[in-house]
Amino acid sequence: MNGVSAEIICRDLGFGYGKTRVLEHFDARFAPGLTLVKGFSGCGKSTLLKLIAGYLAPTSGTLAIPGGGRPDSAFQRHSLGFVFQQLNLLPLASLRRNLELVGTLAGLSRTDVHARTDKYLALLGLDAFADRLPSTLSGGQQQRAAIARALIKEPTVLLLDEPTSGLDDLNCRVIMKLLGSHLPPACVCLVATHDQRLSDLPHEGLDFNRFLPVERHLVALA
Ligand SMILES: Nc1ncnc2c1ncn2[C@@H]1O[C@H](COP(=O)(O)OP(=O)(O)OP(=O)(O)O)[C@@H](O)[C@H]1O
Repeated sequence: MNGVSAEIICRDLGFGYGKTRVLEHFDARFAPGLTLVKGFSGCGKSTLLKLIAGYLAPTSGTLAIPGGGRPDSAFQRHSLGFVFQQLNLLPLASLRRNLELVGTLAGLSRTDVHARTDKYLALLGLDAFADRLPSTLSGGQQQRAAIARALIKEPTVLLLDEPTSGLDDLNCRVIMKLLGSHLPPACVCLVATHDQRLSDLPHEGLDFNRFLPVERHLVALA
């Protein structure tokens, strides 16, 4: 068989911030579809997403993205959608411009940029806010905007860090509908979350506590 894997494959992965070891001998495969990455605060969920994105480099082991390569800058530009907890919307650009810039940097044609901008703003209920600056939007609207922006590339890997934290049920349901029914084809989507509401979606689960109980002392404090 000569097939190219559509999965993210982590083999014997190790990573630490100085003396804080976050991953040791971590093995996992993430297939197309939705995986919820759950675990205690501080157990390493965000770190795992950043390793998969290629924003951090493992200290040992290997990590392959769909297609078999390493997460390099071409992957980040063309095939990765990442929504950080801080969202990172460009403050001086309208919502529409935020999406268009990412689409243009990803090398999409002007026609695709415009069509997808309209499509994902509509899917996330943001058409009416397209010409507003991020700072004029509510927290939920900004969270939905960051997800729309990540989707404009129709990425093969979509990484969302706590996308529904602090959101009311209505905002949460809009994001759940997107994750449940509108992921791009063959997209591997990992969502780091504490939000039990997302468990209603069909998903694979990764219980990260098994791998790194770094903050287990919090249980004793609680
Ligand atoms: N830049 C950094 N420098 C040093 N240590 C860090 C850094 N970022 C994270 N850590 C530590 O690495 C561990 C894992 O952090 P990480 O943010 O990945 O956890 P998390 O599971 O995403 O937490 P949360 O659910 O609270 O967002 C924690 O102990 C954290 O203190």
